[in-house]
Amino acid sequence: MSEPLLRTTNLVKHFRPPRSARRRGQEVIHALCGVSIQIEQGRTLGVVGESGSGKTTLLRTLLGLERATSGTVEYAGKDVTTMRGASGRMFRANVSVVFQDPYTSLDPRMTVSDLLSQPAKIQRQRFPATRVFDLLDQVKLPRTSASKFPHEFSGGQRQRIAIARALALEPNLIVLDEPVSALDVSVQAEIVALLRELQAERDVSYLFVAHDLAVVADLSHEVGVMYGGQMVEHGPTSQVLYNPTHPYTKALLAAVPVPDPRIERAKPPFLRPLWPTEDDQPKPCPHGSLLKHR
Ligand SMILES: Nc1ncnc2c1ncn2[C@@H]1O[C@H](COP(=O)(O)OP(=O)(O)OP(=O)(O)O)[C@@H](O)[C@H]1O
Repeated sequence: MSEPLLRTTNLVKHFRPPRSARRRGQEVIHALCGVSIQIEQGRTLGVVGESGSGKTTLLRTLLGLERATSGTVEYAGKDVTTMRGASGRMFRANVSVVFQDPYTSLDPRMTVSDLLSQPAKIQRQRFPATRVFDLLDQVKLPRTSASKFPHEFSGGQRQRIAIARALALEPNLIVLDEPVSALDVSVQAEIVALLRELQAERDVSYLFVAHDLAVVADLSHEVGVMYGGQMVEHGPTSQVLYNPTHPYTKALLAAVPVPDPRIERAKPPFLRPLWPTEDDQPKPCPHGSLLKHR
């Protein structure tokens, strides 16, 4: 089998808790407890989980914005865990990110043209002026957008600008951190459709993180479900949706209005214990801060 584009192996991230929590005896926050994922070229892995389950920490750690406590990140078969050296540079040039909030992720003082050429400047790569128009065409924004500022666009249009910027260096992988959560439902569908089209045209891979299982499932070939810093379920999207094995996944599905009779609707978590048997409980990270608070 060919090498996956991205692979994390047993990624662990611990944080030091705030002083008030340390006084109560909590010595460490187990934000990631041995998370292993892999993404193939041209495929989408969706990661879902409730707030605090570790999704953002997973992204930040694999992007090198947080230093992993242990575990590895490999890109195209090369260890990029520390982001140093030629492998780290290759990773940064080939992976881009789209953040959740299109209102804060684009510098309001820059024109669209400047925003789209910024990644090439940072990476000291050539960026012909016509490339701005190519990028605007790809995300279906008019070419007249080039000289405008972010405040002149709607939320959905701003997210198109953010996607155009993410495409600027022709990355192999785009990390999407809740890219549609701040948008209206109809606009969400348009952005998801655009992402799907771009993937079909460009064979780009996505790591798509969100708390909304329905949105993630729509775009993802595989889905991972995070809970308490662990990937408690992982598999092809149809398997996770139609044959969930973990009680937490069932609880997530119960909260999603999916009009499909094949999905067995689990009772909401407040009507029954989330972890019915000992075997269902997360093992390697039993003292994860979140589990304590439930
Ligand atoms: N810099 C930090 N310092 C201390 N604790 C942190 C830090 N970043 C995250 N945490 C903790 O790690 C755990 C996982 O947080 P994380 O932000 O990754 O979850 P999430 O699933 O992305 O949540 P959300 O959907 O709300 O963004 C939480 O308990 C959080 O409080």
